Amino acid sequence: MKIVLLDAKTLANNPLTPIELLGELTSYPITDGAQVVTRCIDADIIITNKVVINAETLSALPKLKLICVAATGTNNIDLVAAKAHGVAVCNVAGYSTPAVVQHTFTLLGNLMGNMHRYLNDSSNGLWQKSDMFCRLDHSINEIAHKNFVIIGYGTLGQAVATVARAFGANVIIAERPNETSVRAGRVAFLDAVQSADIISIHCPLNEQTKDLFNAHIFKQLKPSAVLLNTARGGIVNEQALVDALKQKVIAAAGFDVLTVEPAQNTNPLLNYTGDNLLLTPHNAWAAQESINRLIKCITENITAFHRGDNINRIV
Ligand SMILES: NC(=O)C1=CN([C@@H]2O[C@H](COP(=O)(O)OP(=O)(O)OC[C@H]3O[C@@H](n4cnc5c(N)ncnc54)[C@H](O)[C@@H]3O)[C@@H](O)[C@H]2O)C=CC1
Ligand SMILES: O=C(O)C(=O)CO
Repeated sequence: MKIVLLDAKTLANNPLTPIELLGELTSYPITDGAQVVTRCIDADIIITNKVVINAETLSALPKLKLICVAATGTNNIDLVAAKAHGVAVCNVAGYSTPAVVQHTFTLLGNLMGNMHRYLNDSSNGLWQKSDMFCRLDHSINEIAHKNFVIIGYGTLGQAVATVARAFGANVIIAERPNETSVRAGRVAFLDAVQSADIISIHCPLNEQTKDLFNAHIFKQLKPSAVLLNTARGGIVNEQALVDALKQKVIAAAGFDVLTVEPAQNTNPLLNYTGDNLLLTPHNAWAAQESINRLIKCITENITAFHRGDNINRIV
């Protein structure tokens, strides 16, 4: 069984021994789109974290049987084309939940407490200039009693909701946008976001969620709203977000993801200089514990596929 790992660097140089034991593993640190076909021409299995596998690539790889995505999100794979070519696709579900929850609340805690502004002020020597014991230059707000809206109530959405409830927030689960019927326990998308003090996005990027948060939706939000996106770039229109942050249409945002990654110099969020945006480089998932679980789960997925079992199968 020939296995090609296209972006081993995303596994942070961790030992791949369990995967090596499964077959003949060829591992590349990084692969660009133009190299995929040459590198995978003999592969039975491709492992990719973020390398794009599109329809054209799939039609050039007749031997390919399985794409094992080394991540939860599968938006880098043309799933329709994979199905048409009879190529199975699996992902890794739930491996990074504790890390993403921790990251989400780290972003949120910083924004609600204006921690980043206070840290900056302390570094710049403002505390020594104070005539009282503390500094109160920036507002500090609690998560407790805030309307905390979850977009995408799967593994991460549910785990974030649990912690939000522990903080005393009023958790509201948004129904999918454009749904005419609202499931029990959920609130229609527009009603949910209009009532939100905090919105945390945990849905996949797909045709329904692309540009879900756009200029029109930003206008519906409270001016005090805080938007968190640890899911995928592309769910939020980046120019619309910058306009909303600049014009104080919303209060603040904490993002771990961009529409194009790695980040490009032209990205509107990178060029935004306001301090009501916190941006991390898509590493919410990347705790060492997550990486250990990721490698274990990739191994289990491939073993199961070999046995004919469908675990974590998307296609
Ligand atoms: N920043 C990071 O490091 C990480 C980001 N992610 C992202 O988070 C996403 C969610 O991960 P999980 O919760 O583990 O996945 P999941 O599959 O357990 O949950 C996704 C949820 O979104 C819902 N959903 C699907 N389409 C929707 C739509 N149009 N509108 C609203 N909800 C919709 C699904 O029904 C499901 O409940 C992944 O797809 C991935 O893009 C995941 C792990 C790490
Ligand atoms: O698991 C995911 O979907 C991530 O974005 C991290 O690679």
